[in-house]
Amino acid sequence: MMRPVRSMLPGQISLEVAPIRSERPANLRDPNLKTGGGGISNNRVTCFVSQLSFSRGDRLLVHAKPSSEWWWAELQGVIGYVPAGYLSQDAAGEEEEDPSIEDPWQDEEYFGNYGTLRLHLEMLSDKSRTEAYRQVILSNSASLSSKRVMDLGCGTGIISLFCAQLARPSMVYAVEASSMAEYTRQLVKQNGCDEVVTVLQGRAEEIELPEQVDVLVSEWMGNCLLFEFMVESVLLARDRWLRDGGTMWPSSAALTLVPCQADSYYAEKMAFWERPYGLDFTPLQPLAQQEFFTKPKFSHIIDPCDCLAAPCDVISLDMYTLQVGDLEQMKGQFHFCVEKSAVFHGFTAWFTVCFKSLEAGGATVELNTGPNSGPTHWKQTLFMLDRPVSVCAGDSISGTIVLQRNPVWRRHMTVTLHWTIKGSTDNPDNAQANIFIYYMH
Ligand SMILES: N=C(N)NC/C=C/[C@H]1O[C@@H](n2cnc3c(N)ncnc32)[C@H](O)[C@@H]1O
Repeated sequence: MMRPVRSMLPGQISLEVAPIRSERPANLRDPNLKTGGGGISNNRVTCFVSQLSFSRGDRLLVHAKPSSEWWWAELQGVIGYVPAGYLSQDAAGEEEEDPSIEDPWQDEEYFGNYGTLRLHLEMLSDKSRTEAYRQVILSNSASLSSKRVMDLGCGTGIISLFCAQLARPSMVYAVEASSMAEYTRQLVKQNGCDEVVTVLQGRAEEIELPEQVDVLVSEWMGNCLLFEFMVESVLLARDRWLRDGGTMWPSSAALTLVPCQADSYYAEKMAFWERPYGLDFTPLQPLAQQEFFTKPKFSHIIDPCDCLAAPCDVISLDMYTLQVGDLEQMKGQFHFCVEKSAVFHGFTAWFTVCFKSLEAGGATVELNTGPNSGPTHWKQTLFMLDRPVSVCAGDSISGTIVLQRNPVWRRHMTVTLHWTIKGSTDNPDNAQANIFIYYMH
């Protein structure tokens, strides 16, 4: 259901293109709906959403209003952004906006999921993750005395309980938006921590604390570090509730990338179609490439020997200076020197977060989700090329990665990888610059 609006724009406008696609809204799955430009060429999906061109008097259908300045609208089957200031409400046919698009954070679904035990069991069962936070509290227990702590997105309250059990903070505000908060209160009481830990149910951006805090601790990291964009809530809470000179845990974060081979995944999703049951199903391979290799593979476990070069940190976040606006688009560069001749199937990504000590010179605790550290529930994320390339020791793979936050679906992002291979051999792909856009939804 969409609301028609009329454009008051003087004449035609043509606005620049932004390489973003939102594919979440069910009613926008209509295959006849075109975005502002793009298409599928040589198995690469390039799909742009431009700002919409329209003329005075056009009737636009508004799908979403992610901000007061820019609305997400449709004109004759093409969707894109429109400057809200140029539009006026069309008196005829007042219709309700599509409710599924009114919640660009998808909070009902998001917090609904965290209201059940499944995800909390997964996170609590992740020993590397949970022990890392326990180690942070333990190694800072003396300095935590009399400190005020905010545990943002406390879930079952495990970090808050560690604080109360292993240190003597003056107060821990355990903030949890989902219905799990009711049980968290019971767990706090059950473990005799209700003198120290106060559970507040609500979104961290909306709740009121009685005071500022000395330490803001949160386990906010999603797939590829940023997916879910819970980090935005952490930054807003930092700016509102962390006292000057207060401590952020994690203090910093880094996204790491490595070129890799992925024989078994390639065999499972692509080679499979060569001779299933003695038949030739290769005409399905372009479909397989489109279906399986244009989205990242979460929970991939990369074997260290599948890394073709030394991993490289491509994006680094300082949690004291990072701004919400920085999250819209983050760019990184990479330059890999291929260490062994192999088949280059794709890139694998993971993240590391660091927790600086409260004491000057104290040990920093690190949680590394990479292949050379203890396994975590995040595992790693695999970005497959649309077709593998053979590379030789001495080749170099250089390029850029862009994490582009989805302007409509605020917990989602697009990852664009652009790279070239400069070979020690005359590899036919050497000259080819490649660009891949992956949709994380
Ligand atoms: N590490 C990942 N990916 N998620 C683990 C953390 C997710 C937990 O944090 C809560 N949470 C997320 N955002 C907020 C917010 N803005 N205010 C209050 N609680 C929140 C969720 O309901 C989960 O219980």
